[in-house]
Amino acid sequence: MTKTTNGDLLLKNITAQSPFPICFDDLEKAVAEKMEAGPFGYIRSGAGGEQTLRNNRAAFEKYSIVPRFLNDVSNVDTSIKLFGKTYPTPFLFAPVGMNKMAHDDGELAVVRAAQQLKIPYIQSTVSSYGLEEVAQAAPTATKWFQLYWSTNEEIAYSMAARAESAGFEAIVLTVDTVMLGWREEDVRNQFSPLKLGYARGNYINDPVFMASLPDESFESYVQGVLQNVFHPTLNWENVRELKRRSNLPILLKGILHPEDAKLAIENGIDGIIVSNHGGRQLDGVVGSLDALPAIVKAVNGQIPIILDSGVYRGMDALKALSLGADAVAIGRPFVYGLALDGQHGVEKVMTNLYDELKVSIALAGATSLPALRNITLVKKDGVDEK
Ligand SMILES: Cc1cc2nc3c(=O)[nH]c(=O)nc-3n(C[C@H](O)[C@H](O)[C@H](O)COP(=O)(O)O)c2cc1C
Ligand SMILES: O=C(O)C(=O)c1ccccc1
Repeated sequence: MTKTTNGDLLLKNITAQSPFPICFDDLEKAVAEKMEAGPFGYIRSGAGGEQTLRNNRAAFEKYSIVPRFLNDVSNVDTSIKLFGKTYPTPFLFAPVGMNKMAHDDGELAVVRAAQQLKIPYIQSTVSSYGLEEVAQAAPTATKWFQLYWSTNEEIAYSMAARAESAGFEAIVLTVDTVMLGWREEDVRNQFSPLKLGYARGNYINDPVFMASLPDESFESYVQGVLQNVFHPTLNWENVRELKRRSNLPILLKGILHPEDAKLAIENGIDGIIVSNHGGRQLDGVVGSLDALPAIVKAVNGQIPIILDSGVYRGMDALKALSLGADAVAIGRPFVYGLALDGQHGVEKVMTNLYDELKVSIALAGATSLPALRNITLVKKDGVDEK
């Protein structure tokens, strides 16, 4: 339970010695000025004509709150429970690969921020640092491992087993990236972080992957990653086999259809992440928030639902939680914080999201996340109402 206080949460930003961008657009602008076009474009852009990227934002903007008053909102409980553990905020760090593009400390800075703020951290398969190094950097953080399947399945099993031994507490299998999306900005910039070696961390530390290479040259490593990281054969039998081989909860990331959510449950999956990969995979896809209500209905409380893609302010989180998500994951905002000021920048971005969420829950007239579900939301087009 956090006291909302009588105060002005913004004051710490107004008196801050070195001002930090307060919202997503300001953050993106600041990072655009700091980073080179190639890596910045890689992080910012969406696939194709960026319709999915726009749909994500538009989905949040469609909903409006009809607040309630006179409820005593001096204490707000923002805590959540996932797989038996309680966390003070409903945020997670979405898995984002190749963090060295943004800052030399890469994933190490992010997991330290996660430890500090008690926010679960999901490490990407294609991270710059290896999962063992990340575990060592923040031994008490809650860490989950995001798995990209491998063409050579033994590599996937090896990474999942390494994660389990290093103390990671769940496996997040991403299902929407069996091949890379059509990313025009990267072609414009002639930029491929995979080819530059930014995704090395987990591969060069994997004995099964290394044994599969013809030699230890950089070229062989790059070819090995490209051959393995895209895996169009992925299917439900692979999911069942992963489940059989692992003792950890398994989540599927990238679910958008309620029938896939039902299949996930039938196949023994422990949680799902409703996501369109931040608009980076298939263009022309439904905004993740627009996909949420049907999935919430289909899942009917059987497993936790996390949502990502376009959660750029506390109010976005509030809307997703109100529509039935159990938690939300943050992608680009934390990467921009990392690019601007390492661990401190990540903490600043997440703290602002959290502070905005807290004040918004109270001003909407709720005092807990379950209570948020009873808040009235109307859709701009007036069609849907909750
Ligand atoms: C630069 C970048 C790299 C990403 N790498 C991965 C990844 O390795 N694995 C994965 O499952 N998702 C990856 N994602 C997608 C995020 O996990 C998340 O779904 C997305 O960023 C959420 O949208 P948002 O950026 O609008 O918050 C990446 C996203 C970005 C921006
Ligand atoms: O850039 C991404 O969004 C991503 O998820 C990815 C997938 C495979 C290789 C590199 C990055």
